[in-house]
Amino acid sequence: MALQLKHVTKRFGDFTAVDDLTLTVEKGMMYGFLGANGAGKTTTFRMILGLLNANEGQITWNGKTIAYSTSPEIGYLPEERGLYPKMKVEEQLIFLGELRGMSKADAKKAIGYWLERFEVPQYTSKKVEELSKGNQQKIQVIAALMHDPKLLILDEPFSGLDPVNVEMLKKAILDFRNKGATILFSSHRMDHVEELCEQLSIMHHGKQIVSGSLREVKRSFGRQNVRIRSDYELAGLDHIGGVLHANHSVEGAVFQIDDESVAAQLLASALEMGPIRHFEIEEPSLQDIFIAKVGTEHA
Ligand SMILES: Nc1ncnc2c1ncn2[C@@H]1O[C@H](COP(=O)(O)OP(=O)(O)OP(=O)(O)O)[C@@H](O)[C@H]1O
Repeated sequence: MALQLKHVTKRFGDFTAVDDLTLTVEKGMMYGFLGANGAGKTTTFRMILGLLNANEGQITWNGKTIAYSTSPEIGYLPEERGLYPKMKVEEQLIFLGELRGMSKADAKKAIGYWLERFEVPQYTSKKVEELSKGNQQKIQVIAALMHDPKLLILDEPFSGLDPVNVEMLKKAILDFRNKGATILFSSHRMDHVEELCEQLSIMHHGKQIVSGSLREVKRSFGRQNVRIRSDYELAGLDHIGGVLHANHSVEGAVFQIDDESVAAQLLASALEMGPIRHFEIEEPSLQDIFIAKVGTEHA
C-alpha cells in the first residue's frame, strides 16, 4: 500500500515544471511536500490525481495507475478551492460524496459527524457564499475526508485557518494517519511539516533538492544553531569566525554555525560582554534548511 512516483517529468511547452521526480509515500506515512511558489507541487498533485498527464515517468497507487475507479479511495483538497457559492453546504457535500461513491444516507451521516467535529453544525443549510473564508475551507476539507479515503492529497490544508482550527484539522489528519491512511501534503508552514511529517521533499524549480526523513534531512544539513538570551546587544558576536548567519530579536540572538567549537567561542565572548540568561545548542529548524537551500535564489 504505497504511492510511488518514479522519474516523473511534466513539461508545459519548453518549460519543465516537474523534473525527474521520484518519491514513495508508504502506507500510514505522512509526507511533507515543500517548495517555494511555483516549485511544482500542485502540478505534481494534479499528475497523481490523473488531472494532468506526465510527459515521462510512472505514478502508481498500490502498484496500479490511478484511474476514475480509484477515486473513492482518494481524498483531494485542491489548491484552488472549488465549492459552488450558491449551493447549500449539506447539498453540496452530499453531491461531492456521491461522486466518490457514497450513498446519500452514508454521506448525510458523515457530513453530520464532520460538521460537528469541526464545530460548524449551524452551517448545514447555509449557502457556501454566506460562510467566512476559513469556514468555507473547513467545508472543502470535509469534502476531502468524508468518504474515508485511504490516500489523502492535501494542497496547503492549513492556509486560511486560525490557530484553533489549525489544531482541529491537524488532529483530524493525524486520526487518518493513525488508522493507516497514506498522506501527502504541501505547506509553506515549516513548523507544521516539522510537527507532522516523517518524510519530506523540498522542491525547487521543479527539481527535488532535498528528500528523506526529517532526522536525515536535519543531520545531513550539517549546521547547528546557538541560541543566546541576554539583556544586552549581541551584534558584536556576528563577526566571530565560523558564524554563518545571525538572527537578532528583542530576546537575544540565534547564530548558525557549522562547527561545534564555534559554540564555545560564542559562549565565552558573550560572557565577556556580561551575564547571559540562556545558552543552547539546537538542531537546525526546517525553516533554516529551507531558507539555506531555496532562500537566496528565491529572494
Ligand atoms: N497549465 C499550465 N501551463 C503552463 N505553465 C504552468 C501550468 N500549470 C503550472 N504551470 C507552471 O508550472 C510551475 C509550477 O507550478 P505549480 O502550480 O505546480 O507550483 P506550486 O509549487 O504548487 O506553487 P504554489 O506554492 O505557488 O502553489 C509554475 O511556474 C507555473 O507557472
